[in-house]
Amino acid sequence: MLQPEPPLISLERAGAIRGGRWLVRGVDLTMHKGEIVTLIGPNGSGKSTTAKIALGIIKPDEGSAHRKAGLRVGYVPQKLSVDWTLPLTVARFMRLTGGVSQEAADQALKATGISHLLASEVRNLSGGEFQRAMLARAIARKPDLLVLDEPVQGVDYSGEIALYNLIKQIRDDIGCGVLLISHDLHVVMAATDRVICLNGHVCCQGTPVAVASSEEYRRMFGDRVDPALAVYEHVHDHTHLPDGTVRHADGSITDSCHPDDGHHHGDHHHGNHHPAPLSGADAGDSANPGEGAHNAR
Ligand SMILES: Nc1ncnc2c1ncn2[C@@H]1O[C@H](COP(=O)(O)OP(=O)(O)OP(=O)(O)O)[C@@H](O)[C@H]1O
Repeated sequence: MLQPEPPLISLERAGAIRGGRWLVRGVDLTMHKGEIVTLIGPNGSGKSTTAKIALGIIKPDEGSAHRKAGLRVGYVPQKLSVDWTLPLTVARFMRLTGGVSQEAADQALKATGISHLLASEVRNLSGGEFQRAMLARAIARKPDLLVLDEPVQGVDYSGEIALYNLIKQIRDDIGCGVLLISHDLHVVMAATDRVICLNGHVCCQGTPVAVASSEEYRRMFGDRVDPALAVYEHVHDHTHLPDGTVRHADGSITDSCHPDDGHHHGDHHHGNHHPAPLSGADAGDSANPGEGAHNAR
């Protein structure tokens, strides 16, 4: 009998604490081959920390994090510590950390559409070209899991769509899982199977809906609606108050929204997966989780 494939990564109630402060807490995240998961949340909400826990760069201080044995990872961090004043061609950049054959590098550059930039200086690349070079370097290792921390930073709207299409194409070609981090709280890559909204914990999670099916966003995007983009509509059952406390659906107020505080029903994701209209009382929370109702603490 065929055994089911083990997940690529599996976090259970994972959390990390530094200097007495929980950077992120109670995160459950399981990813399989071919799946695309997008982490969203305001600045400082623990997206990068969660990705680092998943990658094994940060050891969880509570809960657990497991990776499939022999997992090959392609990681594109949010920031690179490279001295960009030094000359560095794309060709050299591809082979900086070793372990990548010339053939694999050439293939990756071709797949990302930047073969013609082989001799260019990395510091002279445009935002979109640079992100492609980062992607090329990550996929040259034929990863099982691609972790992309803000892959569309410094890229304009059409470049963003092109990059999302490219990431989907890479997933289709290699069959890898993709963990994507975005600070855009609403508009996500349409091919995303699951969106997880963090705010120091998993605030809500679910699937994105096509931009075209959301009146609100159609009005906002007008002609610019592209099938590569989708909308994630937040449904939170608790509110972060300005003083850092949390008001729960039952009206009670506690210091945190950690799952063990007894105010969450069922599993601790305390959001449902159904899209909600962006109107009424929910709209403030949904429209800008970075403020008021959804303050990062
Ligand atoms: N090693 C560390 N020691 C102490 N605090 C840290 C450490 N790493 C991250 N933090 C803090 O943890 C919080 C979460 O950081 P993280 O980078 O995970 O957030 P993020 O959601 O990815 O943010 P952004 O969108 O701004 O990149 C932040 O307040 C950050 O300052």
